[in-house]
Amino acid sequence: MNYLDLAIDLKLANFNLNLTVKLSLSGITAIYGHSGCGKTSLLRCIAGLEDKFNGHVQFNSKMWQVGKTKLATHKRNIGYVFQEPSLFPHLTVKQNLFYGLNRKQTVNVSELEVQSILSTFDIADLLASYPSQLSGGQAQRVAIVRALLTKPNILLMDEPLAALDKARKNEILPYLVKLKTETKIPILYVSHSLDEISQIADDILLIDKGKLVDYGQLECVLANAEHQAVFADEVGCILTSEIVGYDEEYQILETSIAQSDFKLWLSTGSNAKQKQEQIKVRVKAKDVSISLNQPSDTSILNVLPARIVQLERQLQQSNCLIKLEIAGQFLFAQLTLKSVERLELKPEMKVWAQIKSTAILI
Ligand SMILES: Nc1ncnc2c1ncn2[C@@H]1O[C@H](COP(=O)(O)OP(=O)(O)OP(=O)(O)O)[C@@H](O)[C@H]1O
Repeated sequence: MNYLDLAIDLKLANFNLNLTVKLSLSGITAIYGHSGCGKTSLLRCIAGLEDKFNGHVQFNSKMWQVGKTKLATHKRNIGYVFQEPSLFPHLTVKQNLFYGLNRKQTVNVSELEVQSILSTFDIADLLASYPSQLSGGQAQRVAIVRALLTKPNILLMDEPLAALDKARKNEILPYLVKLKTETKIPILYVSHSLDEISQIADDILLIDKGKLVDYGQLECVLANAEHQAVFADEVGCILTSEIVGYDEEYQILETSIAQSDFKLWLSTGSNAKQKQEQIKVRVKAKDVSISLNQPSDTSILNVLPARIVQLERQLQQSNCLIKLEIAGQFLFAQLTLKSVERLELKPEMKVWAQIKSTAILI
């Protein structure tokens, strides 16, 4: 198992990034926090692009940097993908892909490996095209393949989908999932979007104002009510559910919450998923309401028996965040204090959680 041991104290003009953490790099680790919290600065420290910090960066048993003594960036064998694909406009896709590789004599990529990466990202048919002939999504896939062909120890991705529209984002996300299952290259993925992160990440590192807030498995970190200040309007949990069927007439997916018989209906508009496939769905706290009795005359399809675990008053708001447990998984509901008092909600009470199908994000 790869790991990255970080102890970083970076002082910039008006900003201090100060964190100590050991990342066990398996799959995709998301780096999340408000704008200006230090996500890019952290990637720069890992890549060897910052000289001025105290502390160290260690990748497995290899020390990459201790204070000002550092291993040069090109010797760390890091893949870096930015918001913009930055392809050379006068070179074809094929020339762009191999430009960096030809200069890196140490990397030995077999023809089979090249074919496999090209096919994973479906770009074999684009090799003769010029960047101006590619869509934004295709260009970013080429940029990712270019980084992968160097056989990096680790892939750093800094908001790689931020410049794309929603359709192009949704087109690329499945490639990233394929990437982690097929290549095993650890990925650090900076993003502002919990929608993106929920679909691809295994772990998450939360940063606020240059400090580490939490690091751990995605579902656990999202379900921690203490992090509501960082997640703000996006606060919510991930439920794991298994696909049972698809209702063609109403275009709605029938799923069953893991380890239970409780149904979760999802309005997806397409039947792209396989039966028995496990999916993760993100449910925002503001899309969940609570009833004391099982409602029978509601439009809401998802009505689930739940236990109240915790009630947390939301800072600077007259709202309350209620943590609920459903078959061993967690869900947040955001209610007004007025509703909480009217229903006399308390920890350990048994209630019914209602989630609108149209609000669930997959
Ligand atoms: N070279 C620099 N000199 C001085 N301050 C800098 C420098 N680079 C970044 N900063 C400051 O460091 C802070 C963190 O910036 P950074 O780009 O790491 O944040 P971020 O979390 O990636 O932000 P965003 O999500 O908006 O991209 C910001 O306040 C920024 O203004």
